[in-house]
Amino acid sequence: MTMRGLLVGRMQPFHRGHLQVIKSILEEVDELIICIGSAQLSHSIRDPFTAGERVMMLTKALSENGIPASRYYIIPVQDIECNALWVGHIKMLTPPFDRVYSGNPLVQRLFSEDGYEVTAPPLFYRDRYSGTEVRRRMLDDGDWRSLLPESVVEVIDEINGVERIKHLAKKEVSELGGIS
Ligand SMILES: Nc1ncnc2c1ncn2[C@@H]1O[C@H](COP(=O)(O)OP(=O)(O)OP(=O)(O)O)[C@@H](O)[C@H]1O
Ligand SMILES: NC(=O)c1ccc[n+]([C@@H]2O[C@H](COP(=O)(O)O)[C@@H](O)[C@H]2O)c1
Repeated sequence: MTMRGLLVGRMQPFHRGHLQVIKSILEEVDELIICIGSAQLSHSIRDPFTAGERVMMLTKALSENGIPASRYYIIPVQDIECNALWVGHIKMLTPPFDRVYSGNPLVQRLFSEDGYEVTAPPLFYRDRYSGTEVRRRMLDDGDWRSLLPESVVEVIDEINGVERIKHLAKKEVSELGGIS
């Protein structure tokens, strides 16, 4: 029987920690469903990239790292208002799965209450490899590139991602020239 796992994350953006965790989960399961969470969000400092841009990042990074497309599914999932219905919402959009991998307590709780086996995967170099740290370095002209697979850097350059996040972080300038 095919053993399938599920990993959910906003992937804003997809970084080397995500890549490592995907490689290690694929040693345990035959196929991995990767849900891109909060798919409706983009163009904010916490969630700068669209679901489509995040699909590009994952597709290119997994291909660059020799992970065959037959081993995974990439599925964008929008948030819904009711946490109690969210597992059903995920199940509606994904192939059937046996196990869930997440470090997020709410995600862990909702799936375990629905009867799923939930594992918190180990975090790799969490001080560096987190979306929050990547976005912070983008805003501060720091070295964000070394935190990402090369193909993700290319996608961010193609879409002018750093310019976008810096523009979004600017304070609005009023008609009188003052900063509000
Ligand atoms: N450094 C890491 N090593 C291993 N797994 C990670 C790492 N960072 C994130 N993950 C895994 O990816 C899942 C989804 O992560 P998410 O997209 O929220 O990334 P994040 O880096 O925590 O983002 P943010 O800082 O923007 O909240 C987490 O629940 C965790 O299991
Ligand atoms: N009610 C809901 O829509 C609901 C509930 C739990 C998690 N989620 C989503 O799952 C994802 C979890 O990923 P993170 O671990 O990256 O926070 C997020 O996109 C979060 O918004 C959504």
